Amino acid sequence: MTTATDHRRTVEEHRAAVRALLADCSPGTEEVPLVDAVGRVLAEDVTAAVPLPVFTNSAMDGYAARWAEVGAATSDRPVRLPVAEDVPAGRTDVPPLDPGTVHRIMTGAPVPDGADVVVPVEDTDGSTTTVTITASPAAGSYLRHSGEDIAQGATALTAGTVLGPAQLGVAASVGRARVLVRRRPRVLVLSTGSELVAPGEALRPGQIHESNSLVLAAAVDAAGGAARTLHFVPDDVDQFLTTVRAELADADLLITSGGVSMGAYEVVKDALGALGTVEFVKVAMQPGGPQGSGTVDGVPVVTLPGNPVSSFVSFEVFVRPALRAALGIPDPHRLRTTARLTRPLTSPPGRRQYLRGRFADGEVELVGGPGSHLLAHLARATCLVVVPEGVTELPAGSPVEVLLVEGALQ
Ligand SMILES: Nc1nc2c(c(=O)[nH]1)N[C@H]1C(S)=C(S)[C@@H](COP(=O)(O)OP(=O)(O)OC[C@H]3O[C@@H](n4cnc5c(N)ncnc54)[C@H](O)[C@@H]3O)O[C@H]1N2
Ligand code: MOO
Repeated sequence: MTTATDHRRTVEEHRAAVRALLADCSPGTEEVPLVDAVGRVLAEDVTAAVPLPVFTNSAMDGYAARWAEVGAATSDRPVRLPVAEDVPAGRTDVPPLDPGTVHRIMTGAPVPDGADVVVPVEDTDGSTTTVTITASPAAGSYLRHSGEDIAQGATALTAGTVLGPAQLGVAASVGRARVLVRRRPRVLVLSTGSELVAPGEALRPGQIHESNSLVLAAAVDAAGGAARTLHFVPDDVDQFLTTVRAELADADLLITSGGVSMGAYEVVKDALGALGTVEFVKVAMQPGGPQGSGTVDGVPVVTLPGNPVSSFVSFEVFVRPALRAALGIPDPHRLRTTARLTRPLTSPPGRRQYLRGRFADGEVELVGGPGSHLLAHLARATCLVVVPEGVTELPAGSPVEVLLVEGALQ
């Protein structure tokens, strides 16, 4: 019989084990249209075929001028100059600016050779024939210079970049219609438990709605994987193994939830433990004590505890960074910072505790208690509050490390 005083793996030891296990679970690369690339991980460096801005252009609607001719303009001593050309954005044949003239120009239009300032239309009478300029900005104002954002031939995006909105914008701006990305690891999410019924189904006494597979599948997809879920109501260990093996044929990773603690009906532990290729351990953390990792038929498997908050936190701490590292993301971890506690807390000795909190303005307010069944409280959190193993109490105002998981929870 194991007891609470048994040796426990540290969080770092188990994190390293899961990371090593998942190191090769990324199944290669594929080329996708940019419109389908959101959230994907780049598998190539994207070189800027054109500079950004592509050409020197105007930052304002106004008049392209020579500063030597307009720089002294005031309302008392306005400058009047003929408007030689009209340059809307998209004009491709902009003639140079002759001395003693201006071009009316729109935001984003090419600045003519010879111009070194743009006078905003607000500082003029807006004429299209002879403009009266009543103020001038500083020399060089409102010019957006070619290549000031990125030089032609430079690396615009590096392999390992996650393509969010801004990165997709960069790829599009340098002219890429398609990009090479990492294939998404196919992750089979398997929840077990005889008490679980699908959401939407009526509950009989003793039953609850199955939620972990939804949580984990969403977390897998957000981390860069492609999840497929399966809820298995175990009859016996052999049937469980047969089902798992059949489903593993097209999976790069198996994540299970539930069935790993000390009870009499722990189907995951009983079935996978008997194979000899999956190790079940206790980790010095709360929630998320009972963990397991190994392989089934050569496919990596990570077993997460069934309590809903435990399963989410375990995914965050162990699986997400390993999955993202396997995808080639240079820093696979969440952003973290230090915040002051708004109220005191206690923590069990010898366990790293991951409490739920809301972070704002350098402070963190705890959300709910430490119970690993408090899923609704988790859903209100924006961060995980990390209390080190050796700390059993902290007064209000203490600095604590927080992991900013907001994107995963909102
Ligand atoms: N004697 C001991 N009992 C327990 C220990 C222990 O060390 N000794 N550890 C506790 C801890 S910590 C955790 S965490 C759980 C882990 O148990 P399992 O992984 O075996 O999970 P289950 O028993 O199957 O379920 C736990 C709990 O979570 C609910 N659950 C499970 N799966 C889902 C799901 N897919 N959707 C929604 N809810 C789910 C389940 O109904 C239980 O309430 O063990 C403790 N016990
Ligand atoms: O670790 Mo259990 O995962 O505390 O609820």
